[in-house]
Amino acid sequence: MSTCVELNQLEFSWPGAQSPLLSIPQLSLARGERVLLRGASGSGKSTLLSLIAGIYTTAPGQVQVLGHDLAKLNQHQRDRLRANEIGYIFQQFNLLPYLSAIANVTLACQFAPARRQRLAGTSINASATVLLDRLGLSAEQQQQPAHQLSVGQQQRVAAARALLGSPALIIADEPTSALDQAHRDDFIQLLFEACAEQETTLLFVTHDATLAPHFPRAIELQEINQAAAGEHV
Ligand SMILES: Nc1ncnc2c1ncn2[C@@H]1O[C@H](COP(=O)(O)OP(=O)(O)OP(=O)(O)O)[C@@H](O)[C@H]1O
Repeated sequence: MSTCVELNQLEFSWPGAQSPLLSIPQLSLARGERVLLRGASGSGKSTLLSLIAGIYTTAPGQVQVLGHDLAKLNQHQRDRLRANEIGYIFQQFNLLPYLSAIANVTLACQFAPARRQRLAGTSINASATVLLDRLGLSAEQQQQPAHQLSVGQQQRVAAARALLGSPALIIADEPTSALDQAHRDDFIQLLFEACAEQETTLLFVTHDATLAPHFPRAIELQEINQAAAGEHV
């Protein structure tokens, strides 16, 4: 099975901090894997996601995404890799409130030529409609401005935006924190199905330990992060 994300000897400290926040000897995520990463509030989950997405770079240590060593790419190459290969579902969704649901979704492909290419001749709009249908938004809801949608509907729009154009990796940062249990389980199921159809790797981050049984693989950040135990790589 090929590798989607590989971390080696990763170490990260915020400027001015007394000790590293993250010190991870090794972690790899295979293509198509569904992985839950759990950790307490403030343990460094979002920081780790930003390192994997190439928003921050790390030294020493190595973060590879689809075989690319992020530290060896320049800013433009990292931005392009992120746009083409990483779909990010943010905790607060980050939708543009006055744009329609469908316009929020199609925006994802405007600056991502590889994602557009993977739509294989289908228009961006038609592909976004298929995904939103699949995620349970009615035709009417798809045309509504994002701010008029319920939290659960906005969450589905954010998921469709991340999935459109089949990026290799979906990073989901606490995407179910605003949902009740029934909607939460439903949402995770939909996300799994969409990822399986596209052979997408899913890295799903939460502080909620009760979600672990849903996932084939669950990782506790404090077990892979030696900085949490006061050790260094
Ligand atoms: N831009 C920043 N500059 C300095 N320190 C930061 C910055 N962002 C986060 N931190 C610190 O890094 C630590 C980890 O933060 P992070 O957001 O990665 O944790 P988290 O596990 O995602 O938390 P939560 O579950 O509450 O979202 C915290 O102590 C935080 O104060």
